[in-house]
Amino acid sequence: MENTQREPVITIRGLYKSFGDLHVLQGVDLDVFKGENVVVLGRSGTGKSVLIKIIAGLLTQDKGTVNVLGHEVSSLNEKELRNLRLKIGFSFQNSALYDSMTVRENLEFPLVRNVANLKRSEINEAVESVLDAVGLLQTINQVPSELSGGQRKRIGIARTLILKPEIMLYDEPTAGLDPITCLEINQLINEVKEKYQTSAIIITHDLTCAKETGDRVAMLLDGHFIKTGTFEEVFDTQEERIKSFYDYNFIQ
Ligand SMILES: Nc1ncnc2c1ncn2[C@@H]1O[C@H](COP(=O)(O)OP(=O)(O)OP(=O)(O)O)[C@@H](O)[C@H]1O
Repeated sequence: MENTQREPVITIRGLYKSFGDLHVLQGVDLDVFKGENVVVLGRSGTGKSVLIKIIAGLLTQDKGTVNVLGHEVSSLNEKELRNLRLKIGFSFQNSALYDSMTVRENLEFPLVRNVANLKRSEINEAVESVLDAVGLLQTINQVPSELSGGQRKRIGIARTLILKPEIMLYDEPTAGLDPITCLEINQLINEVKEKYQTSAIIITHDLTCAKETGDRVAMLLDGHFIKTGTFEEVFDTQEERIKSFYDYNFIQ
């Protein structure tokens, strides 16, 4: 199906963001359609995290429009923004788990905080269901310090899934993990898409992750996307900056 016929979930046009003299985003355009994983690639400091923070309403742009699930993010009031954020699962680089809480308590936390009047049995069922989805039911009574980096990453993803988000934002999902664990996380990202029918932006400089998880890949450079397409379309190029990114980043 042509993109023009598909339902957009994120539409970004002419996005600019600077911090003082540092011009980070300089005319970013991006579409994410329902049910697709879009990988945002770019070197360190190119503004990938800034971009997804603007999408989630954690930062405000200087110029341009960001429409998420039919809402112009910068024009939402606090309550509307909170409601929109419930539909966005933000998987942070550091997994952002509470060290003093068990896995069960970490997963219950967003649920109890955001959904009123849940019965204990419903909470248990929701926690067990997302843990099962990430393959870690056996860790339910452990604390984060007892888990490996890959397991913590999975629990972080489970914690975002518990609110059944429509959009997932993955910030460097494979950073700091060994190659086998990276492959498992890539697989999990694809499983999440199938099972929870999510659309996603995945920011990474891991090209294996981009190849495995991205329906489309968008290359961020000098403040805007210089090329967007399938992994093969983006890297089948003579453009020197894209070729050198590939040569320095492709591991296998
Ligand atoms: N709140 C802020 N205040 C000032 N500067 C910021 C702020 N947030 C980000 N920046 C700067 O904007 C630039 C882009 O940051 P960003 O975190 O988006 O990079 P990135 O592409 O995600 O890099 P990495 O791959 O290293 O995470 C960096 O130079 C960063 O220092």
